[in-house]
Parts: sequence; C-alpha cells; structure tokens
Amino acid sequence: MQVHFFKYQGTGNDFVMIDDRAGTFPIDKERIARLCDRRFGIGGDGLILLQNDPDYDFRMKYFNADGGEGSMCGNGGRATVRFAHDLGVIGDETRFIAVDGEHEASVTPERISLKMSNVNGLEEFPEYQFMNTGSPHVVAFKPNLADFNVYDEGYAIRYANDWVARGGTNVNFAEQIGDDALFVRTYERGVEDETYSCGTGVTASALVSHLKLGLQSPVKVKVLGGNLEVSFSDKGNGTFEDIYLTGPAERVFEGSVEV
Ligand SMILES: N[C@H](CCC[C@H](N)C(=O)O)C(=O)O
Repeated sequence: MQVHFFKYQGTGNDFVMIDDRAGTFPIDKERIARLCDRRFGIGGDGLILLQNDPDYDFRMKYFNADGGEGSMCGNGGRATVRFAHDLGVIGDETRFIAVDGEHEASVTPERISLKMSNVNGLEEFPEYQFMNTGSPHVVAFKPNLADFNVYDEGYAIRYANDWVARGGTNVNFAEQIGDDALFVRTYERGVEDETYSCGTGVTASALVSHLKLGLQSPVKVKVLGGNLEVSFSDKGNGTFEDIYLTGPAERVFEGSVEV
C-alpha cells in the first residue's frame, strides 16, 4: 500500500512522521527499520505514528530506527506536537498520550515546550549516573567532549552485560560550558549510533548536572543539532516535577512510499 509520510526534525533528531488517525498503518518491525534506513529508505532516527485517542488530543506511537517500539522520545514528542499543530489537530496548547503517560505541550512558531514525565530518582555508579526520564539514560561527565569518542565509549556501556540485562540504555556524555549550560552528546539505543540530539537524554543530563554540579533551572543545553532548554522543580532525593523540554521542531519534507 502507498503511505503518505512527512519528515520532521528537532535539533537534528529526525523522524518519519505518519498521520495514522485512521489506524491503518501496517506496523511491522522490519518495515519500520527499512523506512528509517538512510540508504534503502526515507531515513530517520525513528518513526512516529500520530493516532487518535478517545481521551486525549492524540496518541504518539514511537519506534526506534531499528523498528522496535521505543520508550519515550522527547524530541519526537516535540516534533509530533508540531505535526499535530501543522495538521490542525491542536491549537497552541495540547494534552496527549505517549508510551510513558500523559504529556502537555505548548506551541509557538519557533519553539515547542513539552512537559516530561516526573523523575523518581537517581542511581549512582562509580563512573556515571543513571536516570529514567521516560527512557533510560546513563549520564557521564567528560572534559573536551568535542573530541570524545562517543560511539566507542557509548557502545561499550550500552552493551555492558548489566545494562543489556536491564533492557538496554542510552548513554549521554556531558560537559559544563557555562554557569547553567551544558554540551551533551548521546549514543542512542535503538539507533545504535550517536544522534545529533536526544531529548530525554538532554533532560537526564540537565537534571544530573543540577544534582552533581549545581546547575540551576533553566539549564541550557547545546547538542550537535542545535540548542535546547530544560526547566524543572527539584523535589528532593532525586525526584523532579514540572520538567519542561523546550526547543525548535519543524517539518522538512513530505512524500509517498510503498510499504
Ligand atoms: N531520541 C529520543 C530518545 C529515544 C529513546 C530511545 N533511543 C530508547 O530509549 O530506546 C529523545 O529525543 O528523547
């Protein structure tokens, strides 16, 4: 069947976006992986279906580039809100449902601000921290991050036995670059490569930098694909509420593909 698709990106984290309000997209792991392949398909870090939901403005269904259904995707959430706004499904405010629960978001021409799930604690390891921000994230601080080998070092942690047993993790490397500013690079599970930006990873990095280095909300985060901002309320003991991930998200192109 012929499927009309859109391509969206948020700080260089890019997604094949499909209006599936009819619920007819044939979900299949290999098909989704092929659509996300940059040589044999459209290309994307993930594929997102915008679906109807009886209780919310819409449902966001996110798949990683390998075709597996992922956990929450922050940039994908921001891109889906832009898509819903472009389609006229929502106005400038929305409430939608994703794999990790309910989200609110607001839209301006330049930015999408997405409310993230509350965070319920930090796990400390000798060489890094771990936090779940809707997706699992290791955060390690590294000097000279621009020259760091994110792929090899991220791969080594991602495929370490303990993490594989826990279902895998994304791996973020962060460097403080200002009073309340970070540079973050991420090895993404399910893409199995460094991406230009990872919204849930940026969120985890900002919260961990607040706990470990004292950075204050809003934390400004530079990634390979642009700039994001994370604001939050610290509720003590590694718990956080009112977490907002803010930054640009836009349509890049559209087309049709045989699936
Ligand atoms: N890029 C996404 C994260 C996707 C998470 C996924 N890679 C996983 O945990 O399996 C983001 O912007 O939050």
